[in-house]
Amino acid sequence: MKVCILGAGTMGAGIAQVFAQNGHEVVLRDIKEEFVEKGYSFIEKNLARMVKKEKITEEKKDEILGNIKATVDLKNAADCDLVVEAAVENMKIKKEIFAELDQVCDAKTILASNTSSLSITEIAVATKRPEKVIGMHFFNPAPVMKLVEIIRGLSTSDETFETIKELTESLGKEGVEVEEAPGFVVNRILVPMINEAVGILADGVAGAEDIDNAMKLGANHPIGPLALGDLIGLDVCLFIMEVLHDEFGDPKYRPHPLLRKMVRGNKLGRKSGEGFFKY
Ligand SMILES: CC(=O)CC(=O)SCCNC(=O)CCNC(=O)[C@H](O)C(C)(C)COP(=O)(O)OP(=O)(O)OC[C@H]1O[C@@H](n2cnc3c(N)ncnc32)[C@H](O)[C@@H]1OP(=O)(O)O
Ligand SMILES: NC(=O)C1=CN([C@@H]2O[C@H](COP(=O)(O)OP(=O)(O)OC[C@H]3O[C@@H](n4cnc5c(N)ncnc54)[C@H](O)[C@@H]3O)[C@@H](O)[C@H]2O)C=CC1
Repeated sequence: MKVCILGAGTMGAGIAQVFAQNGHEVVLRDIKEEFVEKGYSFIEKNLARMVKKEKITEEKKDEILGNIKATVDLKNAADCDLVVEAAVENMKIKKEIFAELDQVCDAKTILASNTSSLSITEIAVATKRPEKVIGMHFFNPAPVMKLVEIIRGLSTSDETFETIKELTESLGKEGVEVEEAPGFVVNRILVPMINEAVGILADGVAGAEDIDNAMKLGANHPIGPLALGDLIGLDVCLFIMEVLHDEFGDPKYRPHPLLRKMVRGNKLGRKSGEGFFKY
């Protein structure tokens, strides 16, 4: 299959790696050369670590990298069977991207979004092929996490759904079928938990390390909520809280002012080198 991944950031690079490792031809596209290069070198580093751990050979690494074409030119998406959009979590931008994809791509192309929280139905109406638009929500880090939430919009066809479900399984992932709802399943639980941890920190109940240790040792989480916020990206966490808050209109989803402050100060977590912890 030929797959285009739009956005070479935290998720786009990981998703591109997953497809390339499974033998698919991948076009990795971002809006600037420097972003494309950053995403590609992230994949190179991941694969080099796998070689060091003797999980794959040097030849396999080269073969996987050979499956990836990194580009800024959207025309490379034209003959793809599938596009997975992993650009910023913003409805206006996603609609612009999908409208453009609808013009550029072949009629056969399925257009999927890796959105964390937004309406697939609304994204789909930016195209003339809403039956071929679907949510394919990977989890971070994409090469490691087993789950993909597969989200139907109002007009997503059964054929599109079945194609994506089979593809998900062929990638070694497990797909769960999710009806469209803000934040779907995982993020409606996980991101308010992170927001609550930010509130606990702001209230001075405990320090960042103690909050994280408490949840690791007391709830058996692999990493604490603040480190998880840093892994996801605090800007992404804020976008998701804003969607939950706006869509449900329930004050329990209010983004904590400290979360906003961190994003305003460009302390976004791992991707900016500092969030609640330093990297
Ligand atoms: C916001 C959204 O829309 C949805 C989301 O994604 S929410 C976030 C969901 N993700 C989580 O909850 C992650 C929680 N954290 C974890 O599961 C673990 O901390 C972790 C898997 C990320 C790292 O595991 P760890 O044991 O702490 O560290 P580490 O030993 O370095 O890594 C474990 C494995 O993952 C691999 N790994 C870690 N980070 C990786 C990355 N970014 N890319 C690829 N592989 C990675 C490591 O190479 C290692 O592989 P092996 O076991 O094969 O050697
Ligand atoms: N960070 C996470 O843990 C997860 C994020 N997501 C979702 O995945 C999407 C991407 O998130 P991240 O990778 O974290 O963001 P990021 O900020 O790391 O990367 C986004 C990338 O998209 C690029 N981009 C912006 N407009 C574009 C366009 N028109 N075409 C191509 N690329 C474009 C940006 O230049 C940037 O490199 C968001 O919708 C987010 O909600 C989903 C699962 C987990």
